[in-house]
Amino acid sequence: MVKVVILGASGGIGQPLSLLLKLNEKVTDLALYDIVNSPGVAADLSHINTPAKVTGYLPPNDGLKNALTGAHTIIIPAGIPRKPNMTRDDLFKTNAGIVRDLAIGISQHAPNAFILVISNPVNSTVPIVAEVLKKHNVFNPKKLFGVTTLDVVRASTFVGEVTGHDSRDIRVPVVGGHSGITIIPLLSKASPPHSFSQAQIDALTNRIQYGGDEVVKAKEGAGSATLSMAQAGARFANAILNASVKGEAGIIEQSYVHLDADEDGGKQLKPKIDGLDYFSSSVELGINGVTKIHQLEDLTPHEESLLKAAIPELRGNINKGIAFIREDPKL
Ligand SMILES: NC(=O)C1=CN([C@@H]2O[C@H](COP(=O)(O)OP(=O)(O)OC[C@H]3O[C@@H](n4cnc5c(N)ncnc54)[C@H](O)[C@@H]3O)[C@@H](O)[C@H]2O)C=CC1
Ligand SMILES: O=C([O-])CC(=O)C(=O)O
Repeated sequence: MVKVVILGASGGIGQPLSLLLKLNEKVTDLALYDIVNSPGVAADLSHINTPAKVTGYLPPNDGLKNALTGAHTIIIPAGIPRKPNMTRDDLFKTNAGIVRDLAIGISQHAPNAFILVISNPVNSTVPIVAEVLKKHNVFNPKKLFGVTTLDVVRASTFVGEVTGHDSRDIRVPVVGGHSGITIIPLLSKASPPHSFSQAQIDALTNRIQYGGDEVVKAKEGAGSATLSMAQAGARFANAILNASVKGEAGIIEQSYVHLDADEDGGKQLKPKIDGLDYFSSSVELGINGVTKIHQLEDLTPHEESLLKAAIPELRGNINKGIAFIREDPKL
């Protein structure tokens, strides 16, 4: 049984993400949980003739417990999205509590599952989940991921527009975090390689860092990226399933993880990032989650300066998430 659970399944991301997971033939069971509408979304998707058995859950009658029990992979897009002129950090007030409560449920009912966090601010919500799991003595850093795949997807698209290459074949590592200046595209490591002018590097870096704002602005108050995020989330979930269910070797994606996920506890990477515990890096995936976090090697002076600018903001975001749980008297 490969049960995938989506928490926040009725939302702008949740619905198309659920559809894409229903189309993934590695999934045998798809459990959709939300505070509204999830039985309806589940009934609708259940008519699609693919193998996954779809069920919908609301909070009453142990809905969260029943959704989570037996989970192989849990994806969390629950929480409010940005409106124009908001930062992702502005979402903390509302989303931190939502993510905390879902993480408590996971600690109790699915402590061994892969956990993929989409809810913003990702730089803080991933530490929130980790701290809750630690309080319940079930934290496994190899299985907790902040989903930053949309930054990678955008980088491929925007670089393709500049170079004229087919964007499906373009890979650009994007590291750091998932907000503004914490998003660090490593254009010098683009594949296929391309020699960009400094003006192109500046423009591409800015567009990748603020791609989310482009969508928020265009939606004029109706939310942020949902369809592209669903595709990115489904791609990352598929990578996790290919590594863990099919046992495919050599799968590498970028994701925001705790450095303890690495074979050497991030000993080599940590000094480069001034001791941060969380960072989005290229991670190798195996049957049990992260097997290796790649180093940051041969950065250009421009990339070094992006990294330097990102570190203080990332540290603040991480500490805010950690403090939210450590100072919670109920936990
Ligand atoms: N990591 C990334 O790259 C991206 C992250 N996001 C983030 O994803 C989140 C969701 O965005 P949208 O789907 O557009 O928002 P939305 O408002 O359309 O959907 C959110 C869903 O969460 C549900 N929800 C609220 N509280 C819940 C709870 N306690 N338990 C279960 N479900 C709950 C709501 O009922 C709603 O259906 C936002 O925080 C947004 O900022 C959005 C785009 C990209
Ligand atoms: O911009 C937002 O608020 C949503 C998001 O994280 C993105 O699209 O990258």
